Amino acid sequence: MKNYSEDESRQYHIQVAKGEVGRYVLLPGDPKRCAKIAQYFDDPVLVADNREYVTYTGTLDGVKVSVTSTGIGGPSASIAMEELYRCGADTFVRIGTCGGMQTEVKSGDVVIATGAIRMEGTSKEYAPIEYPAVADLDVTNALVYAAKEKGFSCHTGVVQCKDAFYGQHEPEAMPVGYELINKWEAWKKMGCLASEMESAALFIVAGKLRVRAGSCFLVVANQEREKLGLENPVVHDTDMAIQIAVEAIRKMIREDKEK
Ligand SMILES: O=P(O)(O)O[C@H]1O[C@H](CO)[C@@H](O)[C@H]1O
Ligand SMILES: O=c1cc[nH]c(=O)[nH]1
Repeated sequence: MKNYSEDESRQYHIQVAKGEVGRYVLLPGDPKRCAKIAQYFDDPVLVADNREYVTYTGTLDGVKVSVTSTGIGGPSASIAMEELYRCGADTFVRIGTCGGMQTEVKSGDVVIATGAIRMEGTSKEYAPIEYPAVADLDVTNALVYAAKEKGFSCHTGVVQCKDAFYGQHEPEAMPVGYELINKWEAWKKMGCLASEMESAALFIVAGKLRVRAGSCFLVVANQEREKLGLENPVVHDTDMAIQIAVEAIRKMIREDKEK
């Protein structure tokens, strides 16, 4: 494909050149989370800052690692992954936020995704809907191991992805609320843990590129607990999820060296 970037050595959207990122990349949605995550690297350097895409590269245990923000939703997340892959990345860990769906998934908890419901548009432009959005086993096992190592309890299971944040939070206000509400109830009955916006697209794009991707999230709040009048504070501190993801990368670095 023709590169639309003014500087053709750089990817059009992320403005990163080949070799400027490590094979291991952390993927927060929020660009402002990047500097926080890069603090865990040795010698972090700001590589690029374009649109919603901020990238830092540093090292962990002497190995090059990076963090790039994806922005909100499947379209921008898929672009980040495609362009990072072209720069040399092949292992991705999303560090996101989510809303709890089961009553035991509370504000401040961490969720690790084993798979994602594809109620978004981007992944449908990659693979037929019958194809499941599944997290990579190496990445998921590393995340679960890291949470245990750190002594942080976490929930592991399926998350739901959608394109409309307000369709999740105010479905009754939408003309298609009848569909949103009925599907939400079905996802809950199936045991879906939480709702967020990027993992389905990332898992499907990773499948197409044959690379590894997994996700972990801070639970910001839980609208189901709110409905039942249960305690439901809003929590913003993503540090626990960041620590888990960084430790997971260290584990994969060790394992990959042994391969
Ligand atoms: O905090 P991030 O990583 O952006 O993740 C979640 O927050 C955003 C919505 O508020 C969506 O991107 C959703 O997936
Ligand atoms: O409820 C929430 C919280 C974060 N992100 C979402 O997509 N939904």
